[in-house]
Amino acid sequence: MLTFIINTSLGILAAWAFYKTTIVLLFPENHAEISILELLRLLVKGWLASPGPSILPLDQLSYTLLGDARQSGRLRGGYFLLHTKNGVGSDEKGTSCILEIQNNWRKIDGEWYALIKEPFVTFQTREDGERIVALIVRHRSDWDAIPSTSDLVPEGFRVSQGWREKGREELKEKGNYLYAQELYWGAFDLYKQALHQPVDSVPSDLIQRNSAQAALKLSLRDTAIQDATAAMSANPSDPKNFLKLAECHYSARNYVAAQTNLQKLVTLDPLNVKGKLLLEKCQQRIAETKGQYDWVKIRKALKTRSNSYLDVADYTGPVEVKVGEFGKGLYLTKDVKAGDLLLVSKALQFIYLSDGDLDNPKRLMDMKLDCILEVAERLHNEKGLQKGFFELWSGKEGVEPKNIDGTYALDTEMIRDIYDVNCFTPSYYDINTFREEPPYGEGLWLLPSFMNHACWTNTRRSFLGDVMILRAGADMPSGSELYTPYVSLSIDLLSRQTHLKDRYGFTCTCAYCTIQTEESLQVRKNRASILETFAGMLPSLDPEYQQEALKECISKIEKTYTLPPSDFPRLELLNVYWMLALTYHQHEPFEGIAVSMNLLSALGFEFDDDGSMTRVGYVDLYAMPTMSQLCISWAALGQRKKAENWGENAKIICKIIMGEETRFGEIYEGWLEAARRE
Ligand SMILES: C[S@@+](CC[C@H](N)C(=O)[O-])C[C@H]1O[C@@H](n2cnc3c(N)ncnc32)[C@H](O)[C@@H]1O
Repeated sequence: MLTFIINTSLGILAAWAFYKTTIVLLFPENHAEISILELLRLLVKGWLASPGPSILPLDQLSYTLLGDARQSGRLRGGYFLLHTKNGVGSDEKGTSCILEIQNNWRKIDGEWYALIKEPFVTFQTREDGERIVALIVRHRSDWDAIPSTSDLVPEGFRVSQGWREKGREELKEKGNYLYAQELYWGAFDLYKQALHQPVDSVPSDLIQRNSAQAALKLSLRDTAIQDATAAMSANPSDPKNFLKLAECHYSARNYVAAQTNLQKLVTLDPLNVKGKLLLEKCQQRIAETKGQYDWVKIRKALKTRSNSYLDVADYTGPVEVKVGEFGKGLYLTKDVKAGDLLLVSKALQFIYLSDGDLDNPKRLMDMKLDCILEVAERLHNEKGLQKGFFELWSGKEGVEPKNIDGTYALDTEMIRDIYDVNCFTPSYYDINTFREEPPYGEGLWLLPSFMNHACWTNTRRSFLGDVMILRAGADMPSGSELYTPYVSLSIDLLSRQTHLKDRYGFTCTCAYCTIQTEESLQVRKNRASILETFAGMLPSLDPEYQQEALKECISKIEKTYTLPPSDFPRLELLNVYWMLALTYHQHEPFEGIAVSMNLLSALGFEFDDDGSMTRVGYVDLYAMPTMSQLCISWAALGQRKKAENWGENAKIICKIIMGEETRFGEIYEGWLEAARRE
């Protein structure tokens, strides 16, 4: 279902943009009456014009009054400055229009000043002459909410809003009141106004600190850091200023900067509890950036699978981005062993889906698009993320991301295209059922997005909440390219190739695809027909004959393979081996052990006589319960050494499949304990 949504056509996107549009219709006091039909027509017209984002620096655009715009269409070379309320904008001359900000995920509460660059302008002809009725903005960098105190707002315009008349104390108190009402933009603006007043009994650093806090609530992390830095510079003897600055840095994931400020805070105020707690968290995050994760703690922080945004730092292991055969890709910078940690990456943006959403295409589309808009919003608010994000653009049709005024033009279509090619839908492995649960969300992770695809891959990604963990799926030398599957190997060759071609524009040439493509159609058909025959007859057989049937099925299918399992893992056979092993394990443990070993051999795994793993094969989900079963069986037979070896093997596979093995470790200890008692 998700895949279908991901392949969204322009038509669907247009429908979505329309759906997301904030339509504000009648505001007689602002002279912006317009019929719904007329607005629809204008919007469609605006959509069809499909202007890209403004790419001129602001100092090359000219300040324009609404009354001076003469033509419907894109306003080239100009920008508007509007005081806006409830979707209606007025310029300094009092002329008003509907301000139509498309692709806007967040609402800005109350009244605000909007800087609108090169919007699409629409006119309506009325008896009293033609006039502007709407400004349509589609790209995040084409509009900004600016404080009323900004130098861009003409003096007379500000005065007319009456911000000058009030003193610091009154403005700050009003700001605090709005903050308590969760009207953060209004509060932020009032703090800025307060700062413009002559210094009185209210010190500047207090107001700047409040302003930083309001900016944090608005996710304006860059602004929050600027304001908190100003507060700290204004009064470096107040511990609160160091705490606020540390909180702002922590929120922007600048853990070292946060730690530096907290250390200063602790020197000034050794008993500051909040500061000490945050310092502890900072130290954990900094350890995480070195690959030291407290998985038990992280697991506990996962409230439920479907709503956790974890507070975890990224780890970049022995990997680097380089250009290779398939464009940019991720490569190893040193030798690794199967199970080694390569990356831990928190999603730039992630949206959880609930069970009901999976059957609701409209809801799915809505959430995907919310995610895209949130990406745009984050890129706008945190400029430091922009470069990494736009590096994911693969230069389609010679179009390149544009950097102007120190910020990238946030082209909605480009962001959507990048998202579409790079988003992941995680699934979560359930250690109790040994199954992977269906996707519970969708999001964007930056560094992992550089991985190219292979159906038979050498890494495995797993998820804890919105955090992706990437581990080596095999022993690999330095310089190896790391691959991740964009589509599951459990899907047949044709469907895989069609999906990859349709969605990503390439034909996979990985080892598995090459072998499958070279196999004759007759062999593939033969294998499928044997499986089908046995699957059909198995349920009707008495249990005593089922074992024989399963063995016969395995033997027949094994004969269809010419290459060894290390080159061509027998994925089709896993289910059959698993069923056969289950029939033995309880009453004939040695037979069960032999079949389980055969299953692992069919995946290309190799072991010594004591069960130590000498070669990691294809890491399929079946490997995990099979190794666990071998551990339990040997424990039950009193063979502690073998049980331990199989437990260790299972731990490695668990790490690869689940990202971490602490939960398995707890369960496994229980098995060994039980074996000791027997
Ligand atoms: C998520 S990006 C991977 C990074 C990309 N190579 C780049 O330069 O930005 C996916 C794109 O990489 C390319 N790609 C990935 N795997 C490939 C493969 N196995 N064969 C050919 N092209 C591949 C395709 O163009 C695909 O749309």
